[in-house]
Amino acid sequence: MHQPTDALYAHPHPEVEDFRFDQRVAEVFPDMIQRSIPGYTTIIDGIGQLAARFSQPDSALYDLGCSLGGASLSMGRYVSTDGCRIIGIDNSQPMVERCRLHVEAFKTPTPVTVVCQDILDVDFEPASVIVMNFTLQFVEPEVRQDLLQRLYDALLPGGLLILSEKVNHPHPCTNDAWVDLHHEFKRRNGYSELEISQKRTALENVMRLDSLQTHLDRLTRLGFEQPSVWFQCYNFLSMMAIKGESGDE
Ligand SMILES: C[S@@+](CC[C@H](N)C(=O)[O-])C[C@H]1O[C@@H](n2cnc3c(N)ncnc32)[C@H](O)[C@@H]1O
Ligand SMILES: O=C(O)C(=O)C[C@]1(C(=O)O)C=C[C@H](O)C=C1
Repeated sequence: MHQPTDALYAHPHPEVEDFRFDQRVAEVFPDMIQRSIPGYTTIIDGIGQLAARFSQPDSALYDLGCSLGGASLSMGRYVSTDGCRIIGIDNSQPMVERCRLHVEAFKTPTPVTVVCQDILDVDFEPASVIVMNFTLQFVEPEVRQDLLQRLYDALLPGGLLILSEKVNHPHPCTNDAWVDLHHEFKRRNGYSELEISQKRTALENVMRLDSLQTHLDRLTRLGFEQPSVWFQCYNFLSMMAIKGESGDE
C-alpha cells in the first residue's frame, strides 16, 4: 500500500512550533515512524508475540497512545486466547479516525476497539497486557508515576506491561553517540539536516526523556518483578515488566 511521504519539516519553518499529533502528522505517520524509530517493525512484531504469550482468557489488552494501531493490530493478529479484547486509546482525533479505518481493513482474530480519550482519564478494566509504545515520553513527567501505578493496579497477576521509550543516557559521551547514530539512521532514511534539526526543535518541549535507569527504578518501586529490556537500538528501547502472581510484591 502506498504511504504518503513525511515532508513536514522539509522546508524552513519561520518559527518551529511544538510537535502535535494533528491531522498533518496523522496523514504521514506510517512513513514518519518507520523512518524515525530504529527497529519499529521488529518492536511491533515482538509486541504481538509477547501479547500472545501473556494474554489471559476474558481479559483486556490495552494499547495506550495507539496512533494508527500498529501495536493493536499486531496483538490482534497473534493473540488467540479466548475472550480477549484489544482496546486502543489515543487522544488525537485524527489518529483515532484513521486507526478505525485500519482496524476495519485488517480484521484480526482478536477484536480491536479504538477509543478517543486521554489515557490519564481512563478507568482501566482488568488487563493481562498493557502496551505503551513510545507514548509515556509525551506524558508530563510529574504524572508518569501515578499513571503507571494505575496500570499496575489494573494488571492481573502474571500480567505484562510493555513500555517502549526513547531514552537519554547519563554519560554524555554515550548519549552523544546514541543521538548521532540515530540522526545518521534518519539521514540514511532520506531526511535532510534541516528536517532533522527542525523536528528536534519541535519535539524539545513536548517529548521529555527519562534514562533507562529511571524507568527501571520506577517500575521496580511499583512492584514489577525484575523489569528488563527486550529490544534496544541506540536510544530507542522496549522494556517488559511482569506483575507477580501474588500481585503484591
Ligand atoms: C509516538 S506515538 C505512538 C506510536 C504508536 N504506539 C505505535 O506503535 O505506532 C504517540 C501517541 O500517543 C498519543 N498520546 C500522547 N499523549 C497521550 C495521552 N495523554 N492520552 C492519549 N494518547 C496520547 C499521541 O496522540 C500519539 O498518537
Ligand atoms: O523523530 C524523532 O526524532 C523521534 O524521536 C521519533 C518519535 C518518537 O520517538 O516517538 C517522535 C515523534 C513521532 O514522530 C514518532 C517518533
